[in-house]
Amino acid sequence: MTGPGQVTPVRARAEAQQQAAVAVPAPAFIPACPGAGKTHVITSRHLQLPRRRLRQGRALISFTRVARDQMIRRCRKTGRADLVQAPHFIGTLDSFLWEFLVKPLRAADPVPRLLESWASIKAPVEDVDRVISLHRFPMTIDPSQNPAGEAVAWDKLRYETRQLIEASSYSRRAWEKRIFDTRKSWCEQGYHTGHEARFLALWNLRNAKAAATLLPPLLSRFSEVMVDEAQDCSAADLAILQLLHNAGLPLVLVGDPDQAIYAWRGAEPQALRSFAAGLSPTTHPLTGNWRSSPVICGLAATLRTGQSPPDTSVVRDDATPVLLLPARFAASGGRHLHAPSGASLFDTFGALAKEYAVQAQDCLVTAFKYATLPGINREKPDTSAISSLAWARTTVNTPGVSGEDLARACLIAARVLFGYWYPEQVGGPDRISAAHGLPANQVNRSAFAFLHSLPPPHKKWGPQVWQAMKAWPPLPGAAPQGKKGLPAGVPTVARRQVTTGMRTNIVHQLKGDEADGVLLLLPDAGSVQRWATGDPATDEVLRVWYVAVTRARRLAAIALLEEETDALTRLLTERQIPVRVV
Ligand SMILES: Nc1ncnc2c1ncn2[C@@H]1O[C@H](COP(=O)(O)OP(=O)(O)OP(=O)(O)O)[C@@H](O)[C@H]1O
Repeated sequence: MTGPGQVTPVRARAEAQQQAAVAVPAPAFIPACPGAGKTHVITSRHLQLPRRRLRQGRALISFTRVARDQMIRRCRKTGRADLVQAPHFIGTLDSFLWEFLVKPLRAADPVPRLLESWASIKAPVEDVDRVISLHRFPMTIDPSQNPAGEAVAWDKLRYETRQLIEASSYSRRAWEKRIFDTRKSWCEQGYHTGHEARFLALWNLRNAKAAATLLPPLLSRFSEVMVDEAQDCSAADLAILQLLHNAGLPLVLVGDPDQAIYAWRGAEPQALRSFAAGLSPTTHPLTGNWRSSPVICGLAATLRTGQSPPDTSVVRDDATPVLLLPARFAASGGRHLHAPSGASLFDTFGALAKEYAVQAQDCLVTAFKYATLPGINREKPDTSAISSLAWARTTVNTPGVSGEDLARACLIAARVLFGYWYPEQVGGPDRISAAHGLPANQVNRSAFAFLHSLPPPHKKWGPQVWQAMKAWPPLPGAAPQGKKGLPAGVPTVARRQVTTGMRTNIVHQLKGDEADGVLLLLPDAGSVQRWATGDPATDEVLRVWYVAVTRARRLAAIALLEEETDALTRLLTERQIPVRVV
């Protein structure tokens, strides 16, 4: 392995590319391969003070809170806490649109609020023959129309919701009307999600009077707006960015079209390429991969559009082969077997990784769907109130859970208690707390203690929860009305966890993540056929696998159906990728 301080020609070139990307004037597009050091480039650029005017700032926009927090941490680590404060802005695209293009034109009363999702509040779609929460209906925006078209993405409903709708005697049109009416009534109470923020931002920018109010403060505040992971921009996002670019806001987009894995949200690799071409005639690509070994760069190239050559591995020269593990997959969950030995697939992978000096705690196990993975203790977004509460109860009793999960658990408990204590009041716990003058720490303490008072969830948990709710000391202003707010039904109790000692997550949650060893599970028949003949430009599943394997630093392993192993071995060997079938 090349020493970290040693400057090889490959490293010198990769550093020169990074420096060019740090210095390029806006507007610009910086296409970056996996592991190119995008975060390094973006924060380095930010650490150089905005040069235009003294009081101008820079906006650093990402798509996830995790990416936002990483940028904030890097600025703080370099001793530049000032760069995370105004006039700068570091946040998600949703919050940027909301702060600068929507909120300034909303009425101050009711207080306008941006929610992470409709799941954060009680927002049932009612007056149809079944009650379904608003957040279960994903929506799309078509920016090619003016005003932009909005529709329910019927083909993107989750299985449970689809079942409910199919069994309903109401037509989709009737449902759509109720869905939009419900949404409208929540917007009138001040609540919005990222979807509404986009719709309204587009509306405002297309309206001359609104744009004349919003744009001057934006242009004078920011000398530059940088968008990370730009491949995740939907058509509506690109339409908004186009209007901002036309208005003279200097944009820098950084992204990897090959990692576009949000096509269902309207992100298409080609749309970004066309948009970028209009920003600037020249690009400043980053083609050095600082993360992965040459073997992994080669493996990734087999999953990429246009047969482009593998990226250059900058700091590694180890030749650990790609491991192929013939597997027998269980129908769901994590009880998959290593076919040749009949042992647990994860134990087998763990032992193999050790042979290459990679420890289990430095490995990631990933797949397209949660159902393929060993039990992940997570709150499912679509779940019933009683199942959410069961998740929250389990979470507060699990040692070592993240602060974020604890906060979410408290919020769920507060939502359930408030539903009972304040049945007449709409809105999330924050709004109800404000209405009753309840301090946040008092609410949290009560919610946390309530969760701890509950017995472990089981099939007949509901009545016990009900007893506990009735007995729990109410907060000021509580006015329960009989059984209103009772979280009904049987909780879905998580299966017993299969512990692998490895981090486990679906690929969509691994953006920007990395690990020494990565095991990708391909349980579906026809996966190798897809790998061999599919076109990554149009087949998002191939791009998802691409994101998965490019998380690996030294060891990439693929578990696949026994009968497909030979075909994948042949395919990779033909492309000169060293393979070990175990
Ligand atoms: N100039 C550099 N010197 C040393 N290490 C670097 C440099 N640039 C990047 N790295 C390292 O390379 C790895 C990948 O960087 P980073 O996570 O920023 O990649 P990325 O471009 O966001 O990749 P991806 O899009 O695949 O998530 C990190 O471990 C980072 O510390």
